[in-house]
Amino acid sequence: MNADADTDADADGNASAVTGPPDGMVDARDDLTPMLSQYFERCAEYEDALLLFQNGDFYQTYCDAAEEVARVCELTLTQREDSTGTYPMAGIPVDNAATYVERLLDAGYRVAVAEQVERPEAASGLVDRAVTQVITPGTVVDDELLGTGTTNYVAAVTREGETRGVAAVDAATGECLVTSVGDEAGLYAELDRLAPAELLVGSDAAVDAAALAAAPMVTDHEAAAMDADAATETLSSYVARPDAVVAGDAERRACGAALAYAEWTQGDDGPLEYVTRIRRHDPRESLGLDSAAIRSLELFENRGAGASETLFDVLDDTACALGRRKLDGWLRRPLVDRDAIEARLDAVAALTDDALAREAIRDALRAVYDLERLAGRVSRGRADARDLRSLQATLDAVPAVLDGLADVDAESARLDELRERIDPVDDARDLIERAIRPDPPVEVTEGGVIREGFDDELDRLRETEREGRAWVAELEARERERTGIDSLSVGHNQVHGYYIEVTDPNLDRVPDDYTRRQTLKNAERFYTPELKRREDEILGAAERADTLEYERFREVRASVAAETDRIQAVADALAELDALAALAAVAVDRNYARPTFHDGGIDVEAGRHPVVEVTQDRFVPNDAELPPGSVSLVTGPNMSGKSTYMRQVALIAVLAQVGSFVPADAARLPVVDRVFTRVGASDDIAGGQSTFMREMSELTSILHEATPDSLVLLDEVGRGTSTADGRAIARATAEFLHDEVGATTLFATHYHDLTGLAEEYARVRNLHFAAERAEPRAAGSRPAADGDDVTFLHRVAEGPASSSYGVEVARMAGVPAPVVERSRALVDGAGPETNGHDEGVQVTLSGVGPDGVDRAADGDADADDEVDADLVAILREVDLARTTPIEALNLLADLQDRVDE
Ligand SMILES: Nc1ncnc2c1ncn2[C@@H]1O[C@H](COP(=O)(O)OP(=O)(O)OP(=O)(O)O)[C@@H](O)[C@H]1O
Repeated sequence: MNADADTDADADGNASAVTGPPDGMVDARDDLTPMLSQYFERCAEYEDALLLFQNGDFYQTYCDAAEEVARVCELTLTQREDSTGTYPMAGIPVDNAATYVERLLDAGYRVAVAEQVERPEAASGLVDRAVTQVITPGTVVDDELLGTGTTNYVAAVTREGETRGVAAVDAATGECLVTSVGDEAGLYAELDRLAPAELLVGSDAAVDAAALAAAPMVTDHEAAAMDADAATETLSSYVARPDAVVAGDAERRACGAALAYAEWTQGDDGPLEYVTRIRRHDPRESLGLDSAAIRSLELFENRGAGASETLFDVLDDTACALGRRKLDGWLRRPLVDRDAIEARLDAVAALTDDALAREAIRDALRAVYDLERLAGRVSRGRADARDLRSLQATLDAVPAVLDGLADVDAESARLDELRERIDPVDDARDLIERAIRPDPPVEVTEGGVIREGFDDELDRLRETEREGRAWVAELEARERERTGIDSLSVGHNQVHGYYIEVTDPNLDRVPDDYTRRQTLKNAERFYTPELKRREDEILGAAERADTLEYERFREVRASVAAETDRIQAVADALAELDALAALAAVAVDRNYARPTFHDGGIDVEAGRHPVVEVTQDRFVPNDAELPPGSVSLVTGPNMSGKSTYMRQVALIAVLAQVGSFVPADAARLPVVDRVFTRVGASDDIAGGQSTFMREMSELTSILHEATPDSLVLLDEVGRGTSTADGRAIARATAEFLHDEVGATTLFATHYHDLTGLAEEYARVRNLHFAAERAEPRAAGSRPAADGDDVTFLHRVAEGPASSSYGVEVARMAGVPAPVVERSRALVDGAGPETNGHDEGVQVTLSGVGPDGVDRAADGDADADDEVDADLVAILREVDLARTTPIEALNLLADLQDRVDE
């Protein structure tokens, strides 16, 4: 494997200093102490990873790696001396390793963990250490390093001709997905949906920088690792006939590579038993959401301030991590099959109607742990006793879930099917219950794990141990009586074991059977043959019991692991039920309505934006009636609600195809094949020319790929270039969408003349948002800079916005009347390149100012002229196309200040 983590390399591109065999030890390599020599060897075996080398309670690193670890983890750098020299050393505490590992991953490293694989007592000489796990961003399995209810994929991309194979593995749960796409755009969309934490790219995959940016870590894979034969071999250990699962070489190679990489990170013990199913899916079987749409609709990430304000956040009322992960997957891949959508909607409806059953189910689900990850750990042999108990607690919750399901009255084939699939896996559950103590320790090798009554031999050993200890506990009293020494005491320490302690003044009364063990300052310690015998018995029994317990524990874990398939199936069913119940709960809480599907256009009654309505005090619902293939031009001032409206239509479509109810009084919808967006250039002004380029390439993909079944949102297309060009591009785009593409389109624009298209094209319509002035301002008050006294109704209406709405808003915001009037005159007649002086229409700022003072009466005409010239100059400088509402209002306030002065 050939790592190319960007951050691996330091400033001079030297990646090997921190990973791989330490430079600082190379010269001394033959003379190193055995332990450092072992460190050196393990580093050499895992060249791409930063090696953590267990030494008792610490994972040690040396040389450059130590310096890097100390820096990244903010740990103290110490030194290790050896006959060959002094080496920098930094140690990470084993007990608390996760937080440090997380920092190293964030810094772009893979981390190889070399653990002691023998007990120091058992080792003859140096303890052997082996790499048990390589932790990479895409293959993390440790709960502490993973978010709750998330998926964490490593994805592999290959290419055969135009076909790109994409495979993804979640190493924690064993989920494995594979697909292929026909072009670069399809690849981006797929990677956007997967949002992999790590991407493996074959040398032939020809993936460009944009796709690479989709993953935090990119790993260049050697060609051999992505070879078709190697892949077939890897796949053969998972499925009997790989060809039945994957289609074509691109998929085969991607899938093989992703699995092989996941195996490598899990210590290379061969196939991952908990990858029980490779799921092939066809991107065309789900609603296409490209990266621009996922981002601009803010499905998972909010681009603005409130990071939590996303659609997922609104929907995520799941009771357990399983449901959360399922819902996340559903939102990334809404359905396009009407029957499948209706099946989900039926289930959600049934759960919506029956509050009691729904809440009973949700209550039961709250006790459910992350069964998918637990099953993964059990199967990898990494589960501890507490994990088994969590698994049992989860299975314990199953009967209550089933009871709740049985109570649901309404008909739903999907719920019936879930009832069938949810299996309490009684045998595994009972086994854990019988075998594992209720509150076991984290360590599984030191006893206290297996319940009494589970194993006769173990019980006998524990009994011997107990009896021995009881005998010792009573020894003190017995010996005091026998010897008559009241201060005699019995104790125990690690070095000498049990002893009887007698202070010096009483030594003459010590019986003959006492043998001296240790001399202290004022006392002597003894043992008796019986104490020695008992001690050996206790220790022997305890040690054998611990070993036996560990053996039994492993057997129990292995028996549970044998049920991985069944446990995963229950996990999947519980996940689905939780996601459905969450959708039902949200539908009830937020007053959503069940959408219906038909072959016509989009018809929403009183729709709301699911996220904005939550964050807004009062949200104004709006209808949307969009006939198939219609192009609706949406006009209105800035901040009037155009973007919110367009997004809300798209979100309603997406929600409906997820199988969710929708924020509206009613919605009749077509099944949409793709949602395209070109939204939000105005927020991206800083990008300048490159923003325009991006805008145009997004537009290109829309115009090429949209179909009559697509929903297209365009916001301010053409804004990033000159007015004339922008207007031309906007117009041509609208015409093309209408004539050639036939997709249902919402097109927000500030180019007012575009509204004239409605007269020329049958399916072009105009919608607008109006603004109104709030209460009349008290005479003398200044306009609020944030536009408080301009009220937006946020209500959509038929027809184009008034052509001079910008001037209207300016008036409402308190722009001096002469400027407003001059603006109006310009809109009505003169071209934009003229100004007041050329036209002979004098912009006089004389007259009654906003503060009601009649300035003309001052007779200070010269000063007024000067101000006029200044203001005109300032106004001419302003590029309205690139001015945000707040900037405009600030400018106005500034202008007004000048006038006042
Ligand atoms: N229907 C509504 N009900 C209540 N508030 C709304 C509604 N629609 C939008 N808003 C509020 O108005 C603000 C501006 O809306 P939006 O961004 O959609 O305007 P816009 O016309 O697209 O503006 P711009 O042209 O600057 O992009 C939103 O942030 C939201 O808070």
